[in-house]
Amino acid sequence: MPKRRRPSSSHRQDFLADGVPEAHQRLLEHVLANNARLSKVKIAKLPHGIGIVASERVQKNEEITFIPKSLLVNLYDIEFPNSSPIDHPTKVHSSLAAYVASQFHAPNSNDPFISILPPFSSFKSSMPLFWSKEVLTNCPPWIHSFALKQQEKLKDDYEHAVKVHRDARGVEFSKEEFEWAWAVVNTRTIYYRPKKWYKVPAEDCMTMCPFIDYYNHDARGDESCTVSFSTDGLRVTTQKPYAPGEEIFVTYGEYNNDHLLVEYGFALPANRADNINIDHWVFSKLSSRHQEILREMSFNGGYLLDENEVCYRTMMALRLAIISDDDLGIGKRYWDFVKLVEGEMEEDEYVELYEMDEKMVGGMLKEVVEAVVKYGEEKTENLRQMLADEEFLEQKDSIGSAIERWGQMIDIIAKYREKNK
Ligand SMILES: C[S@@+](CC[C@H](N)C(=O)[O-])C[C@H]1O[C@@H](n2cnc3c(N)ncnc32)[C@H](O)[C@@H]1O
Repeated sequence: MPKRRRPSSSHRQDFLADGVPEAHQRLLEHVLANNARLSKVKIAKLPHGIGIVASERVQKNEEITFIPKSLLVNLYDIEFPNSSPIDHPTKVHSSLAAYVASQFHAPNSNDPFISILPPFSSFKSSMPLFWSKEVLTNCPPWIHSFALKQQEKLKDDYEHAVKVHRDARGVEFSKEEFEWAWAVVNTRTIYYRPKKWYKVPAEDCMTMCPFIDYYNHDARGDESCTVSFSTDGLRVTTQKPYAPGEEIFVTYGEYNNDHLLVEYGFALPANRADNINIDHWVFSKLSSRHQEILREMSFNGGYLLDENEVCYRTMMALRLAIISDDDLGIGKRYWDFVKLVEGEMEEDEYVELYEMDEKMVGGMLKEVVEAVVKYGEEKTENLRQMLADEEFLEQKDSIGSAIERWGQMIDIIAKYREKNK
């Protein structure tokens, strides 16, 4: 492919809105000099950070960004000692983080991609995995337990990176640099699986992609731009027209706000994919035997409530919950429940047969919903008190985010109750 001419400096300015720091200009020059195609877009400073806006009118189905393969950083760009990454799938998140962290210590380190990355302080305040124990214990339980899992993964990834990249290959980075880089990789990588990667496990198909990682998320998947990949690189295409100055979003996935908060450190004020995980409260209605049976049936956990309804999994868990431990494994009712799980009985038929039981399930569901609100109000009050306490002054952003999330959850429940009176 012929080399693209280096753009003139006025041309480069076309891709930067006013007020965007100088470091972003260097990144822009770097990608344009390396055959990226940018069309009708600008990097802009927005209330929620850096993002991309339309620089002129954009039509539906237009390619607005193309980043060639040579600019991507993934599995194939990180050296793995003594092995091919495909034959020995390795911890790509850990290795990418080691790669990013080590850039500080690389000779002539002045990587334009690294210089535009957010500072560690912004991840520390926005991502629950870096929040204090006091804040986490007052968060919604799903967020708390997910953040603990992430802390474990980060610890494992750090140990792996030290062994493989620092000790074996002499790559330099400190623990704090690694933690920052791990958060960078977590929030800025894109799923990339061109055809020839068919042997690579899905969780290893992550790529860093300069410029495309400027696009912010919107939950409206049918309106946000599509990001498609090929062996040549990654491409962003519009699905609707844009007016000049309008922010252009992609979608990171159909995620609720809990997921956005733990994985990306933000929640959307109006997220049409939002719902609440109510595992903590449903589990309190289940004996250990119930949970064991639900585990065997792959119905253990993942109980969700949105403003319209509770999910089928929740209904199944509560239907089992009203069968006492003594009746589990015996009697027609238990075996009809099994038939329902296995799809051998229609839900309507089950509901008709066990009308009284269904009333009990409804009552139990009401208790669950009440318990969520009560718990949420108590935790919110604790967080408010922390906010007023000088000791937690430095944590006011994380406390504020936790309060906000409880507020959104309690709102969802209010709407759910209104619709299910
Ligand atoms: C891939 S980066 C997008 C660019 C980023 N805004 C920046 O300043 O470099 C993802 C991060 O952007 C932020 N972000 C993305 N979409 C957002 C949104 N709709 N509202 C608020 N923050 C968002 C979150 O901090 C997220 O971790």
